[in-house]
Amino acid sequence: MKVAVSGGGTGGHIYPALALIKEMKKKNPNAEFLYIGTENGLEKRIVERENIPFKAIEITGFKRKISMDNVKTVMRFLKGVQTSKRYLKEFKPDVVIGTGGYVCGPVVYAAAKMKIPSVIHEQNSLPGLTNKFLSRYADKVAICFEEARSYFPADKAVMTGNPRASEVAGVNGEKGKLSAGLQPGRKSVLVFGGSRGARPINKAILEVLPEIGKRDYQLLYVTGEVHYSQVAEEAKALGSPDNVIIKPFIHNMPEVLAGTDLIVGRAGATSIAEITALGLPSILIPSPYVTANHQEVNARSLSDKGAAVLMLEKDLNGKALLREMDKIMNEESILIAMRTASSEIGMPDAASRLAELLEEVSVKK
Ligand SMILES: CC(=O)N[C@H]1[C@@H](OP(=O)(O)OP(=O)(O)OC[C@H]2O[C@@H](n3ccc(=O)[nH]c3=O)[C@H](O)[C@@H]2O)O[C@H](CO)[C@@H](O)[C@@H]1O
Repeated sequence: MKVAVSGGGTGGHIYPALALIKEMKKKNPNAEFLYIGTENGLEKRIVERENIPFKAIEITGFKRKISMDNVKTVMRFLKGVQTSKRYLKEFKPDVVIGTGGYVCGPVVYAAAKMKIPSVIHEQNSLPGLTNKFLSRYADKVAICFEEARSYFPADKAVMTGNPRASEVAGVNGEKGKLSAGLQPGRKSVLVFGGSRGARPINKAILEVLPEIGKRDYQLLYVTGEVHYSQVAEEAKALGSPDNVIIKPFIHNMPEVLAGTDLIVGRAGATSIAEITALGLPSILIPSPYVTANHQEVNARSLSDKGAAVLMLEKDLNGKALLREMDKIMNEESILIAMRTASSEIGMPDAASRLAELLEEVSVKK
């Protein structure tokens, strides 16, 4: 089986693609993969670390306002379709999957035009522009939230969940703790603002850093690559406490998540799939800067069921965040209730569901 995969821009689109590849390789060690992404998204670096063949196309996203940039984007799209066709003609995949981000626009469109079976994977509760457009051409649309179903043709939407959920399920957390420099056997909170970090969350933590130093629990504070040096400097000036470890990015997130008792973060869909697959409690601060405020809808699907505490960015400050963290970390009954609610939402078998859908689609056409 040969599979061409495309998805990029941010980790939330890339890690599900990698988790799917891992699952398919496990089932069929002879399967071959080609990843098509952009040179400048996070995908190039992350995918190449995994030794998966990678080819790049040049593409940018649409601006919602009318502008000359959109004319350039259309030109790049058409050029991207031509380049994708060339890559697909050389690689001859049995099926193509797009996992979101604007890079998969030309790739999946080219596949459809070449009559190669194709699937798109929508991680979010509210779909992005690219996937809405592609759903007209792809054979199936894999979804992770029931809320997303109504945005796609009824005969194409299939609930699979997010394959990244399968990658974290059942992983050894103590190893993750040690790898991040955390003490084994001590409760820990992991703070991270999605794959790129979030300035408002970083700011809130810095506001209460010395206070956190007085807590029994420990904190792994992941700032995002671009924010790291600034945060590290400010933390140093505050006298960074011993129970706080600051990192720019975590590359072995499944292990680190598995060793965590509470997550504080954005409400990106892939993070949510991981958190619920592990049955972890969370405090979610949705990014208000995303299409149609989809992170808040993602977050509410957890907070409505008692699996997460929802904190809007407008209400975020260090004191309020620390109060919520303390409430959950200091009260075992709250931790247990949130864990149970979270694991009820999790879909740890998502990777095999999506892999099966790809096999079905590739055979049918
Ligand atoms: C600003 C923006 O457009 N965000 C979108 C993007 O978010 P973003 O890329 O931040 O997505 P998610 O939070 O869903 O996923 C982040 C992924 O990166 C991993 N990770 C994160 C930090 C780290 O240090 N190491 C690491 O490996 C996480 O474990 C997870 O697998 O894609 C998501 C999935 O479509 C959307 O829901 C988000 O709204």
